Amino acid sequence: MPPGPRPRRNDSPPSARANAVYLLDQIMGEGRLMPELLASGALDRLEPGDRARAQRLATDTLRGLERADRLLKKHLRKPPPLHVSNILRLGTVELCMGGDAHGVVNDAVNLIAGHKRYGKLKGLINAVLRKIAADGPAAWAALRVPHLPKWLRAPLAEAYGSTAVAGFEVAHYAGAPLDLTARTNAQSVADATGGTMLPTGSVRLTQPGQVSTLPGFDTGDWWVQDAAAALPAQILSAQPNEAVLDLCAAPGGKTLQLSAAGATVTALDLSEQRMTRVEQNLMRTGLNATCITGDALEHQGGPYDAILLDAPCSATGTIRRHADLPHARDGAEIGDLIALQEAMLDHAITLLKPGGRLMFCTCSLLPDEGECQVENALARHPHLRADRAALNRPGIDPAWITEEGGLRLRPDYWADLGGMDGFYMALLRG
Ligand SMILES: C[S@@+](CC[C@H](N)C(=O)[O-])C[C@H]1O[C@@H](n2cnc3c(N)ncnc32)[C@H](O)[C@@H]1O
Repeated sequence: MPPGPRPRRNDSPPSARANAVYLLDQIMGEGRLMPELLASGALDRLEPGDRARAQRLATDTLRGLERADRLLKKHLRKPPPLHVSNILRLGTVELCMGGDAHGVVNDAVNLIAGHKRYGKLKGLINAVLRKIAADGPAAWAALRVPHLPKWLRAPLAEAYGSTAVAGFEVAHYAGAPLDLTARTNAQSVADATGGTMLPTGSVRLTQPGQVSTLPGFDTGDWWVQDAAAALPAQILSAQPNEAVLDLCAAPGGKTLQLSAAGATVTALDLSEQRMTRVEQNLMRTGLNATCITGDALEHQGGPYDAILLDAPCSATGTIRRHADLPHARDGAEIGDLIALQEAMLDHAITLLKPGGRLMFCTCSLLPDEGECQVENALARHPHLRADRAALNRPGIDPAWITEEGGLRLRPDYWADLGGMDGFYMALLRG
């Protein structure tokens, strides 16, 4: 039986709400990330519609968590156990976002009623959510936009200032539209899907619905990729028949771009499971790459004309789409990630042809995983230089170019267009 909440005593299958609470418990209690939970089959017992609903309910709750906790605090003498808190939080968010009070309160009570340990708290859940139903929705919008947790807010405020961080938080709360990268012609993808063209050439959909039913999915005309994430491969500008290594490739968005440009691509990733997704994506789009499952630090191929190193990182630039991340993590792993990025950069340099190009990028907002890495790499390898001219591309604001010659993208940029992921990238020439 796949993981997930146990069916209730009357054997009715677990509902979308029960599964949303299970996701919240795992994220906040066990530090697990939503993609990892989904990949391990956490929602597999649900029908596709309920699966999407459970995920949406958990995401809405995580985005609105601080607001929900503020409202709940008024009605609770002491913080309840996490599972009970999460039922209350989910109910509060649903009520404050226009949910039907009767259905939301009843279902929350049913969720706890069969629970061995906390079943006796059903009266509390009923009473608190009734009060929230009465005064929560009016109070909700007046509450501040939820702040990032301290482990992340403090270093970001130091790097960018608190006004900028407030802009990031607005973008995180708003969530992200769906961006597509076209295999060949972006305008025809925009026309077919009803999307709009972004200044950097990605196609943006604000009401996408189910991705696999969009025109051009089956024929592999495009793939999902945030506009910011599409820029490293654009800037690397792979040429037909060039030997290009994608060193941390999965799930493969950048591999597809490199292959679509006509390069001879080697795609490598440590994770076998994630590498399967690269292969599936290549198959769907009819593109090609030699796929290797292995450790980037041990790869000895090449030498390559160009290397794209999209290094593992804190992923703090993707919170618009991954509301679970700030709640599942506490920053403890960042020191190890910084050391790994540095080792990968140094190893990648040894695989380049003389005069070759290395694109280093991370989907992180932390300068330690971006600007500082490149500044230090330039100091360690005096023959390298950062290619600023390569950043002079349509849609890129020169103000986004950093002192050491990289490009800093932030979630508060393009606010009127729907934002972008936080990303850092620099093109280094050997
Ligand atoms: C940011 S993701 C890459 C995203 C990918 N470039 C894309 O555009 O779809 C980082 C990847 O690094 C991989 N990774 C982590 N450690 C690695 C290692 N030592 N060697 C190779 N890949 C590694 C992870 O499995 C993960 O897929």
